[in-house]
Amino acid sequence: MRVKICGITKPEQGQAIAQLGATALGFICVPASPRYISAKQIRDVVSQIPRHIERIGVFANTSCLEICQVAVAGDLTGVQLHGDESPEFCTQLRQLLPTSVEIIKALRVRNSQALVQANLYIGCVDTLLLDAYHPQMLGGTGKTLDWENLQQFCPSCPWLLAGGLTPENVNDALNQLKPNGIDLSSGVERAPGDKDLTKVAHLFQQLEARKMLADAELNSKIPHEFFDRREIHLPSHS
Ligand SMILES: O=C(O)c1ccccc1N[C@@H]1O[C@H](COP(=O)(O)O)[C@@H](O)[C@H]1O
Repeated sequence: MRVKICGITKPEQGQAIAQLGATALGFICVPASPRYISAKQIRDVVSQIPRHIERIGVFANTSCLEICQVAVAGDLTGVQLHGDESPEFCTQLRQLLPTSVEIIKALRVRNSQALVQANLYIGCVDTLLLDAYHPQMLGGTGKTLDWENLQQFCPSCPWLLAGGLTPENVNDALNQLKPNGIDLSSGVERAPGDKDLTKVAHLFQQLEARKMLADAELNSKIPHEFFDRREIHLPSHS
């Protein structure tokens, strides 16, 4: 599963979080955010992390040109559109960005209409992301979604779950939903833009324990299923 830790501003924290197990680091390129980071600062973080770690820039309601410039200058592998970008905007951006750069469209879920809207983006973006709606803030709100009401959400493209995830509630979320990845920001912070490495380590412990449990369950099933199959394939004596 993809695990994106978002709102990285410090090279040493980016490096430590990559070592702890993040598959992606997120950088907030929205000037109004307390987690804002410039393309030059993103480069400073990126230079300290292994190349296989994804580097996602988060944008909101800005121009295609601005996104492309930061993507190149920041050496990004993906861009996350967290504002009110239309499917047409995403299509235009797709034509301008290299195909290797992933486009993630974040939907701030206010009601069930937002989930219907998700269909409009299929084919225009690579991945969808669900975040909680907040009347004043675009993201990094720490607000969780109503996971129970999302159980029917099954888009025909990969999707990431965001919104108020923490080391304490991540198991609960993943017991109810099966996203292709998760995205955490304020739930693993001391203050906006200042990640708490103890909380990040706790998150990966939770995910590791979860994986071990799933593997153990799988292993306990194999002998039984294997035995069943052998029985089915026994030659007939008639
Ligand atoms: O984090 C921000 O400041 C931010 C600003 C503008 C757009 C998006 C932003 N963050 C994104 O919000 C979600 C969820 O954050 P949280 O875990 O609830 O704190 C995440 O995808 C961030 O990339």
